[in-house]
Amino acid sequence: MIRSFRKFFEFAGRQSRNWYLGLFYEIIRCILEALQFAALLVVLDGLVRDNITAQTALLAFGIMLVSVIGTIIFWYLAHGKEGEGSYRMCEDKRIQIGNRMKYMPMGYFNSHSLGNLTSVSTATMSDLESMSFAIIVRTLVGVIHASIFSIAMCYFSWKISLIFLAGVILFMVINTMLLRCSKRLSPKRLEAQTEFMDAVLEYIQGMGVVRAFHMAKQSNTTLEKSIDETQKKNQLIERQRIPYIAAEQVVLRIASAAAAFCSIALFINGTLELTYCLIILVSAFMVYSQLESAGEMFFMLSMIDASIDRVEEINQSPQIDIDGKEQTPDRLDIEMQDVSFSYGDKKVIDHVSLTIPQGTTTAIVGPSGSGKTTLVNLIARFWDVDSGSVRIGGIDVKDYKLDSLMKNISMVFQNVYLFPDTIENNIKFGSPNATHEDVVKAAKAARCHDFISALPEGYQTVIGESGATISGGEKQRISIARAIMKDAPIIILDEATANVDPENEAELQRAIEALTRGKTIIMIAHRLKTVKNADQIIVIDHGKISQQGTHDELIKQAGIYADFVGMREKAIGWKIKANSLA
Ligand SMILES: Nc1ncnc2c1ncn2[C@@H]1O[C@H](COP(=O)(O)OP(=O)(O)OP(=O)(O)O)[C@@H](O)[C@H]1O
Repeated sequence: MIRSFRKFFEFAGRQSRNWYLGLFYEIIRCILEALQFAALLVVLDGLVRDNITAQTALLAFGIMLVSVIGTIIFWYLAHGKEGEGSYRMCEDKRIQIGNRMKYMPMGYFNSHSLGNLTSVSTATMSDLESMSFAIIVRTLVGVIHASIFSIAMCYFSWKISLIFLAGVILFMVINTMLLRCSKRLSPKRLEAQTEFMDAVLEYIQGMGVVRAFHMAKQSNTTLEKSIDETQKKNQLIERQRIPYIAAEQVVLRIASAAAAFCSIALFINGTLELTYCLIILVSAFMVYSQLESAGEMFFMLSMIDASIDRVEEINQSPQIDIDGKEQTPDRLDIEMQDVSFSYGDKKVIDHVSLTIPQGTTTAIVGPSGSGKTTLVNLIARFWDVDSGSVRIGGIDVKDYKLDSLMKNISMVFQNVYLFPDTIENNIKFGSPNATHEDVVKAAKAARCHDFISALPEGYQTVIGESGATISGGEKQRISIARAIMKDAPIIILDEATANVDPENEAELQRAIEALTRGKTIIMIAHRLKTVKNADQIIVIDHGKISQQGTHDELIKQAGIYADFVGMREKAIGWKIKANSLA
């Protein structure tokens, strides 16, 4: 238990100050509450000795008043500090997790479920936010309160004091057993929470496919199974803890009854004054009041413990930006030397070497799954190479600070993600200091100004989740405007013309031209025209460079490139035919 408390205060970091203060106020509150017994003692003593006066009554009333007002004030102060400590701690931790995620290697997201990250930063943090302090303080206060009371009983009778202390000790023994049991179960409960979160995310993300294939019933089953699993684990935990809690209650009640009985016996045999006997009788069932209410919470300590482990696991995850420095190379030529890379055991890039001189256009072509996206992602250090090196301006990408590397690179993906924020904020995402005029200029260059202006809220239109309220081609152009705004010297482009209608395609091409003018371009290319005009073409097959050169050089060789050109020309032929038919 002490280990859990220490762990918790360490986890709270700079907020632990608020918590220590809150705990201090709670202890004062308990002492002030105990003053009610002093008032009772004064009254009972007066009654027993039959000399109760207005002065005695006034004294008892005064003590009671101080006790009640003091209790309320310190309750208020303690809760203020609890709230401040909890919410600020979780704010700090959430920011820490967010910052940590920015610098995690992408492999982390491959090996850890999205549900885990989501449930840690939402459900787990909410649990910590809402109950951690209450549980820690209540349990500590419960133990301190009962111990102080038990020891204070020495004033009346050491034998009674020993009975009360025995109750506290027995309670703690049962509680240690309960903690041991819940320590086994808490991680399981959190696991169930993660699985549930995964199932919900999967359910929402796959909704379109589910509907398209009339599989609503079948897809429901995964979610329902997960809900059922969570419910079962929660029930199991409840079932396991109830006997312990019942045993705790029994122990405390027996100790209280024993103390009451013993005080009567001591009074009868003349070793305890009547006043003391009465005060023990009155207080026998109040000594453990705080401990009893804390009893239910002790069990939750292991939940907090397990929740802290989960948050710390993310906060201890490897960081990609450990040795990087701010770098400003004179030139920005890109070089890959003998690069190999695997996703787990699966080798995807196999001893690739290439050079991309500054200011040139390189088209990367190859069959689906050959490793094109992975190759360009290695340049932007989304992943670290297993062997070999990637250099920009002669400096290994690992020697750049991540921010300093990404300052030089803009990426336009096929699957565009727009934040659920205004269009303006989405465009200036990488350049927060840009003015509205800068945003409009970039939007005009990316050919999206007209459709943005036609929206009722214009640039202030808030994009629906994942950009759902605008078309795919429009999303693409907004992402190009974002890249134009960033104005990085290297552009990595996953050419996304395949699934865009012809009208949008022409606009998109103009946007891409505006973005790439005068830059170093690495393009996963699908359009024959772009590929033909590239300064060099790299053909990737099974993670290796199978061909490399200009269009004129490669077209003469038999191989993937000639097949690619043949296929594209045929596709254009089909288009012309279709047009002429129309
Ligand atoms: N995050 C990942 N984790 C594990 N394997 C991956 C991951 N991303 C890609 N792969 C695998 O690596 C291989 C190369 O994928 P990559 O996306 O680089 O190919 P590609 O040539 O760009 O394909 P496409 O043209 O279809 O987009 C594929 O077999 C793919 O399944």
